[in-house]
Formats: sequence, C-alpha cells, structure tokens
Amino acid sequence: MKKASSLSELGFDADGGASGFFRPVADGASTPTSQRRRLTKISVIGAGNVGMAIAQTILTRDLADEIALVDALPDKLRGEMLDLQHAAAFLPRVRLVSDTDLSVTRGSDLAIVTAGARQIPGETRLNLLQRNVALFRKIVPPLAEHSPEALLLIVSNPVDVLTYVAWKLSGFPASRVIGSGTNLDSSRFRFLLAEHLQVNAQDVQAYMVGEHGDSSVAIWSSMSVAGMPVLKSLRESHQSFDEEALEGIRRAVVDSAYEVISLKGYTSWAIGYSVASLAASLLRDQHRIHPVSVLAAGFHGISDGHQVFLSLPARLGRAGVLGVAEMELTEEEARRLRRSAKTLWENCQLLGL
Ligand SMILES: NC(=O)C1=CN([C@@H]2O[C@H](COP(=O)(O)OP(=O)(O)OC[C@H]3O[C@@H](n4cnc5c(N)ncnc54)[C@H](O)[C@@H]3O)[C@@H](O)[C@H]2O)C=CC1
Ligand SMILES: CC(=O)C(=O)O
Repeated sequence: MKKASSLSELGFDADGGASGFFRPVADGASTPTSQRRRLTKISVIGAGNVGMAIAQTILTRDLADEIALVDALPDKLRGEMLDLQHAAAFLPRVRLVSDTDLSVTRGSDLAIVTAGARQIPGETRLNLLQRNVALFRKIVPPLAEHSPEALLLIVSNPVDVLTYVAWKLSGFPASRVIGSGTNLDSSRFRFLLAEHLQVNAQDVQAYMVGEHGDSSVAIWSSMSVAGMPVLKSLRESHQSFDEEALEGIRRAVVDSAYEVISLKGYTSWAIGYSVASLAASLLRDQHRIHPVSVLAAGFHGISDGHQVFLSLPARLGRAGVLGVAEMELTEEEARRLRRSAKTLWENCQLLGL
C-alpha cells in the first residue's frame, strides 16, 4: 500500500502553513522576478546502482535545485526517492521528484541516462548493445521532447555506441550529447600511477581515450606530474620499462572494472563521482577538460564519414562540448585510437539508424 510521505499528502495545506508561521517583514518583500535565479533541474533516468550513486553525489555537491528520478520499477523508485529525501536535514534544499513516466523530467537542464542492462561477471560492455538500444528507442525520443534544450549525458553501456544512438534518436546537435566515456578510465589510470609515484591522483595529468572498454588507449606521451613527463622518468628508473610494461598498466585499468564487477556485482561509487564532476563542469560552465565521448569524425585520421562517438579530451561548459583538444599523439597511439574507432563504428553501423 502506498503511504503518505509528506504533510500535504496527509491533507495539510500545500504551502505548509508557512503564511501563518512567519509574518512578512515588509510589503513586496519577495525577490523581484528580474532578480530571481533560474533554477537548475537534473534528471536521472535509471535509479539502479549507478543512477543512485550519481544522484547522491550530485546532491552532496549542491549542483541542482530539482532532481527528477525515473525508473521502470515503481516501488524501488519511490523507496530510493524517500531514502534520499530523508537526508534533507543534512543537505542543501533540493526538490526531489520521481515517476515511472518520463514527463517528470520536463524542463531538465541536464538529463543523465543510466537505465539498462549491466554486465554480468566476465561479460563485455559491447555485449549489452542490443538490449540497451531497444531501451533507448523507448527512452530517448520522449526525453528529448520533454526537454528540448537539455544536455544529454549518457552513462549506460556500451556508452560510446549508446551516445551515438542517443544523438541519432534525440535529433540534438552533437555538442549537447555527451557520453561519460573514459572520464572514469582516466581516473582509474591516474589512481594507479599516483599509487606508484606516491602522489595525489589530482596532480597526475593522464588520459585514457577511445572506447570506454576493452580497446581504450592510454596516452603515455603526454602524461605528466608537476609538468614533468612521467614516461621518461619511469623509463629511467625501471630499466625494463618497455611496451609490454605499458600495455600491462593499460590492461590493469581495463581489468579494474571487471574486477569490481566480479567482487561486488557492479561498479557505482567511482562512476557516481565521475558523472557528478561532468555535471559540475557542464552546468557551472567551468570550461574544464574531460575525456568524454564526443563525435570524433575527422580527428586523428578517423574518417569524416564515420560518425563515431569516442572519448577525446573535451572542453565542457553550459552549452555542452565547447571544443575538442587537438592532442599530439604518437603514430602508435593514433593507430590504436583509429582501431578503437573502427570497432565502435562497426557496431554503430549494425544498428541501421
Ligand atoms: N559508462 C560507465 O562508465 C558505466 C556505465 N555503467 C552502466 O550503467 C548501466 C546501469 O548499471 P547499474 O545501475 O549497475 O544497473 P542496475 O540494474 O542497478 O540499474 C538499471 C536500472 O535501469 C532501470 N530501467 C530498466 N528499464 C528502464 C526504463 N525503460 N526506464 C527507466 N528505467 C529503466 C532498471 O529498473 C534498473 O533500476 C549499465 O548499462 C552499466 O553497464 C555502469 C558503470 C559505469
Ligand atoms: C561498468 C563500467 O563500465 C565501468 O565501471 O567501467
């Protein structure tokens, strides 16, 4: 049985009796319309492990005035919403709403899609494609209709191909359709390097680009700490630091998701922080650089005709993707990136969108 969870649902006045509780200090004391701040609304579609980790990180970072949660499971959805609402005394004031119907997302500034199947231990992300494309066909068109000016941030896997799918199905410009991409892989990469070098991961400049998945590419040539090239010092301190050792570290980054999934069944906390950092850069117009999934046609020798989405370092702001960095890659890095693009483009083409 659905129980009332607010005083208005129990029959109390909708304004909570506030007019009887406080005496106005002066006539017309309310904020003039011209000075009212525009409220920020974020929607999270899919209130599973990932969606809820994102919602709670966004709440603690005070990024939204309203958060709308959507899921296909009504009881779980309401339970998640209430559980977060009960933290109200410890958080900034946020209106939290939820519904199984996407109309609750109306007027979103940012819509984050996490709905869909996730990997079982050992399964690749690309394996999820057909199931999640079918879901996106149901979710993306109404989402775009309810919030035609929104930024779309795709998280469901395989994230790069699904970002392409969301771009096609929404009809939005590519600058407003972004995949969370290798923002997470790059954090894992920086964590491993920081542990090795005994420094803070925030001081390690290092990017993984390409597919968020098995063919991701580690950009060793531009990796630095305090402006110092890391590869050079690793090679000087470890005599046997060759291509095989580098591939071993890249593989450790790729395998780290598989390891967490085999241990706890899913990944959630790191992607929660990763997506909240993207939300902050976008909605607060930070112009920060993140490796995220963007339309990569024409970059690093990827054919102009291949409308593939994959991660490259991009400058993010309130309008979405403001620009993509023209990284200097070694020939080997560019070759690996093109191979990653080829794998993704082959998958996109199969969809016939
Ligand atoms: N891009 C990235 O870096 C990462 C992506 N992921 C991906 O995120 C996705 C979600 O993972 P989890 O949250 O662990 O899975 P989960 O199974 O916990 O949550 C998925 C949710 O989607 C909901 N859902 C299904 N159909 C729906 C519909 N039509 N409308 C609204 N909601 C619907 C389900 O009811 C469920 O609550 C997976 O595809 C996973 O692979 C996970 C971690 C990192
Ligand atoms: C599941 C997934 O994509 C990740 O944690 O990287």
